[in-house]
Amino acid sequence: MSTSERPEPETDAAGPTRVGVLGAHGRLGSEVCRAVEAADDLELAARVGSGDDVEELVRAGVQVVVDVTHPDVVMDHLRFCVEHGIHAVVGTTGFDDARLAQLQEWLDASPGTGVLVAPNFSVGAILMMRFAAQAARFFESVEVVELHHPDKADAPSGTAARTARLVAEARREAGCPPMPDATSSGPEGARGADVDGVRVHSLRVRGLVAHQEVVLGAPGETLTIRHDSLDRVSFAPGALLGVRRISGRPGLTVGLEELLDLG
Ligand SMILES: NC(=O)C1=CN([C@@H]2O[C@H](COP(=O)(O)OP(=O)(O)OC[C@H]3O[C@@H](n4cnc5c(N)ncnc54)[C@H](O)[C@@H]3O)[C@@H](O)[C@H]2O)C=CC1
Ligand SMILES: O=C(O)C1=N[C@H](C(=O)O)C[C@H](O)C1
Repeated sequence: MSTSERPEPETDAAGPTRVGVLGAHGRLGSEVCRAVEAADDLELAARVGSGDDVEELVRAGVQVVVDVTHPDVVMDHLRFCVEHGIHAVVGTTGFDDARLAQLQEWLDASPGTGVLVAPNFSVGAILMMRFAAQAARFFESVEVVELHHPDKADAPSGTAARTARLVAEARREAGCPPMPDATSSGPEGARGADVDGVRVHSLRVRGLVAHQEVVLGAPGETLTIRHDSLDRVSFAPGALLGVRRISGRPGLTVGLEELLDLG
């Protein structure tokens, strides 16, 4: 084959993927913007902040959006993106089954568009959730303690809520009995929130970033699985993985683990 017959590498022919960041000036958004700017195969085509017009995404020819805004606004953004055939990687938390069902409905009407909803982009956190779900059936008790900075809008964290659901699902599948708890009095909230039958405790403390412990107990032993995001740089590789893969995954994907080869 002569040089002139060789096909151009795909990235050169297609050019870099045009990325728009919603929530670009926030704590996570600015980290995502930095990571996109540093990647040769991606171009930061739009930084959208509060009060900016989302139509900017269309004007800028954005192909993939990263939404890292607020639970109150994320659904409006996603409806707009899906209607315009823009793929989305969603780091914003606050998703429940009703929201996911709504999103699925919009996606059904826009074949070819992909949305990834990932409550945590850090690989360590994904593994923590996986290990907790694996361990859950071997212990009588499982509780989740999440610890975050006090500027966080939602509690429990999206990661903690997902961990609790994964633990609950694993225990149901294994036929585990309800967890022991003799508490019969005390102020409301003392035992944390009940997420799918699993207790979740939320701490908001200045100086922290994002941390979680899953504490499992059986007679005579405990196992604690802990993850710490010490810096928001921990979220960047997972967010970029989502950006690079989502156009090849039409429909709804929940959890970054779907893009990792976890076996
Ligand atoms: N999936 C993950 O790995 C992670 C998810 N998060 C989640 O990401 C979200 C954002 O977290 P932070 O960056 O800490 O919050 P933040 O408050 O620092 O940033 C949010 C940004 O969104 C902007 N914003 C609000 N409404 C907007 C709108 N309509 N259009 C465009 N921008 C808008 C705000 O002005 C702010 O700059 C939260 O839901 C948080 O739980 C945070 C860290 C990691
Ligand atoms: O708001 C944050 O900071 C974080 N939010 C996500 C969550 O709610 O799980 C991910 C991580 O914990 C940081």
